Amino acid sequence: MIDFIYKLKWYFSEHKMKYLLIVVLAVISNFMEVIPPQLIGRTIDLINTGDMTIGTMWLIFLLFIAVIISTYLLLYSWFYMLFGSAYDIESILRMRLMQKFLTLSPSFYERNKTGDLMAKATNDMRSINRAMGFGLITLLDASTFLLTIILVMAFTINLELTFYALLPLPLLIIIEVYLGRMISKRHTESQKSFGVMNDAALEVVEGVRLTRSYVQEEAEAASFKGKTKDYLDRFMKVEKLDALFQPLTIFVVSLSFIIAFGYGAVLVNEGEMTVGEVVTFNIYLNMLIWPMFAMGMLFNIMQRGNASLNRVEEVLQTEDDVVDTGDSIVESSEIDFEHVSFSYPASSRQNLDGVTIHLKAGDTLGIVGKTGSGKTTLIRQLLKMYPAGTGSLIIDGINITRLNKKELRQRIGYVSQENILFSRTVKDNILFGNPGASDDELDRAIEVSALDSDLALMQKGLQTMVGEKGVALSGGQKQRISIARSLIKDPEILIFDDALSAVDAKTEQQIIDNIKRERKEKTTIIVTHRLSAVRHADVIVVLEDGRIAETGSHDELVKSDGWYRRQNQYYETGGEEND
Ligand SMILES: Nc1ncnc2c1ncn2[C@@H]1O[C@H](COP(=O)(O)OP(=O)(O)OP(=O)(O)O)[C@@H](O)[C@H]1O
Repeated sequence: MIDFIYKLKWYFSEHKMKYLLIVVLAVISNFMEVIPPQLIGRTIDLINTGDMTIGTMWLIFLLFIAVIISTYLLLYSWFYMLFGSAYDIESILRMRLMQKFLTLSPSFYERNKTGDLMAKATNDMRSINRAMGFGLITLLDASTFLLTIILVMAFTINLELTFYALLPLPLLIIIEVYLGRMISKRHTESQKSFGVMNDAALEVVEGVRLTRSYVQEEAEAASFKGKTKDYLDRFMKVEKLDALFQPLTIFVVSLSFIIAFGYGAVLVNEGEMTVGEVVTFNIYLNMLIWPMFAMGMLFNIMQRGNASLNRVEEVLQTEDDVVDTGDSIVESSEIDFEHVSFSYPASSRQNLDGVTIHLKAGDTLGIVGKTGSGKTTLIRQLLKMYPAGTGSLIIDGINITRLNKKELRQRIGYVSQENILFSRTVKDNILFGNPGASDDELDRAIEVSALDSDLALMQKGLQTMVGEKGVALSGGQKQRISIARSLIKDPEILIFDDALSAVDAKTEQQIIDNIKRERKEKTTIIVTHRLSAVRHADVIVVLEDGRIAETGSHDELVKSDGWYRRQNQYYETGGEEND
């Protein structure tokens, strides 16, 4: 519990005046709450002794009403402030988490499952909210209320009776602390399992077409059922302990009642207490049930909140493995790969091995090779997606390790193999590459990417809504929207990573001719499986197991005896190229 509060001390210190006011209001409201039982006891004693007058009765009645109304207003004010802060911190943490998600490199997403990350942004945030809202209310209310009642019982009624009646309470505290710890452990496990189930739910929805086409619905449902069952089992383990809290509290407080009634009756007999005092005492005991139960809940809620906060902090404290040291700007687009070697953090072998390529501004580089030969890996080094390997990658004379990755990426237009589109209009998806682009720039990007004929067929043209991840569009259309999105940036360096695979040969040629015309001064890199897409390139490299196996222009490569020539022959004789 202290851990949880300590970790969020930055928030409390930012809002210290507010929390001070909350504490003051909580203490006052708790004092107000112990007044009515005193009034009841006094009334009983006044009636017993025959001293009750109409005037006193009215006075007690009005006092009662005044106390109830002011307690209500006080409770309302500080509850409102505390719950408001809980939502405030939930949204601050969620925003920080989202900002972190946006900065972390691909290796972070390889280590963490999407479902679990979503669980952190949703379920864990709810647990933190509960600890900050309900948890803190309970902490303040229950602790001050408990203390006030015990003090009032001891010093305004009978110290000895209070001592005996409260004897069973330490037992409850020990059990509650123990249960709280067990719950926290089980809660972390159930949250993990929730993450796994979340991930499975995502895959089921994303892969629904594939599942249907392979008639795997039953197998998928069975596998999902397994994950749901696992979550249910772990959740039930938490609930099993959770459900123990209230009965335990009632049981222990009932022991106190028995003591209070028994020993209270003896004290009344001995003339040390009045009947009114015993009644007041028992009302106070009854009022102890809530704070005692709440204290138990408090441990539980705070432990859960703390476990969730740990999970969120784990992401917030993740350091990006791609270090940003420099702030230099790429002005033109000369690129030199000098003996670049690289191995993925999760890989046991070299994924790039001594790659050397020199590109002048305005050059077009074609990268070809078997699948898995390292083409995308080379591009990822250029985009600073992974930590730099050995050798040097120099852009305009500056080593990439000294370049600021945000500025570097601003100068690169990248069309990846996956064409991810947002659930927005076609126009918004294109403008994502350059939100401030003019209508002329938009038209040019559409023309160069050969998207105009498709737009003419769409009922709402540029205003057509793209379904979730662009499901309403064909693969080729999605690719061309992605190409238009990169072209509208008019980047110094344009990279196509197998970005022409879903367009027909005629459209491919049209796009390549357009790009050649429009980007004479700028560098273009085309990764492809189709040799036709790089035939025009100034330099073509053939990769094999991360190494450059061949390099040259198309004319040079078809003359040498290698993979490129064999692929080209295969292609020209009408066979399937590749591998
Ligand atoms: N994130 C990763 N972690 C570990 N190994 C990886 C990772 N990504 C790719 N690899 C491995 O690196 C090698 C090169 O992969 P890369 O994606 O660069 O190949 P590619 O030539 O682009 O293939 P394709 O033509 O199929 O797209 C492969 O052996 C692949 O298994």
